[in-house]
Amino acid sequence: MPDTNRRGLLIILSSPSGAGKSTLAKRLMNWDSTLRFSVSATTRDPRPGESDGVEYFFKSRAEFEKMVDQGDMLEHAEVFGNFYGTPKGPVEAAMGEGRDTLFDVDWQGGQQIRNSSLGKDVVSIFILPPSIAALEERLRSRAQDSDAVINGRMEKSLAEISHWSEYDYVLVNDDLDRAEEQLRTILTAERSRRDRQTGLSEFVRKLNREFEAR
Ligand SMILES: Nc1nc2c(ncn2[C@@H]2O[C@H](COP(=O)(O)OP(=O)(O)O)[C@@H](O)[C@H]2O)c(=O)[nH]1
Ligand SMILES: Nc1ncnc2c1ncn2[C@@H]1O[C@H](COP(=O)(O)OP(=O)(O)O)[C@@H](O)[C@H]1O
Repeated sequence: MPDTNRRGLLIILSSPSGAGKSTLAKRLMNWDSTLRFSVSATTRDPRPGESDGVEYFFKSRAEFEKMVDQGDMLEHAEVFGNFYGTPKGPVEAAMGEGRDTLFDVDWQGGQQIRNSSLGKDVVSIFILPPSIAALEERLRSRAQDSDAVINGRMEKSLAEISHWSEYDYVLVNDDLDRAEEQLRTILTAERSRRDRQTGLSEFVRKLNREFEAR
């Protein structure tokens, strides 16, 4: 049941390409079906197995620019030579229902969402690879990008990593199960902090009334 009194959290995942954001995001969604995933718009080509509206909304440059001009994007940025952006409508709908939303965005997206009017409800998590060799191995074994694309992403990895300290939490995705467990723990703790401010104040008022009625 949507809870309109509760404020939805915006959970931002960022990392260098290949560190495991998409994999961890999928696992979190399987763990908690109430979580919404913010499907971004992008001008990059779909990878094999990706479908429009699931991983991304695949747009031409003209379509993307139109969305930006119409004010339909919560944030947008150029990453690896393509444009990526977060459509505003679904995020506002989720927030209106008090639902928590997961974002897979780069550091520029993280900064823009943090600085938006929704910033007070942001929980941001930066995911590091256990080593640069492992990062490269993951990008290559994912086998979805050309060597040129992989090399370009590797070259940008240190620049992305340099933003780690802007995030609330930083975790190393070495063992996948452990990283997922850490994410669940963060989400559970942040939800109880949020609920402390909203749902629980009503509960404490009830305890007060009970106390006075003794
Ligand atoms: N600012 C911003 N970055 C995004 C958005 N969607 C995806 N990205 C980032 O764009 C980068 C490239 O994403 P993608 O092409 O899917 O490659 P992958 O990260 O290697 O799977 C990643 O850092 C994503 O987090 C978005 O809506 N806004
Ligand atoms: N902890 C891990 N150990 C080994 N391989 C992993 C781990 N996490 C993710 N991977 C693999 O690394 C590749 C890149 O992960 P992905 O989630 O696509 O990264 P990102 O979304 O950050 O670019 C995928 O093939 C994924 O299965």
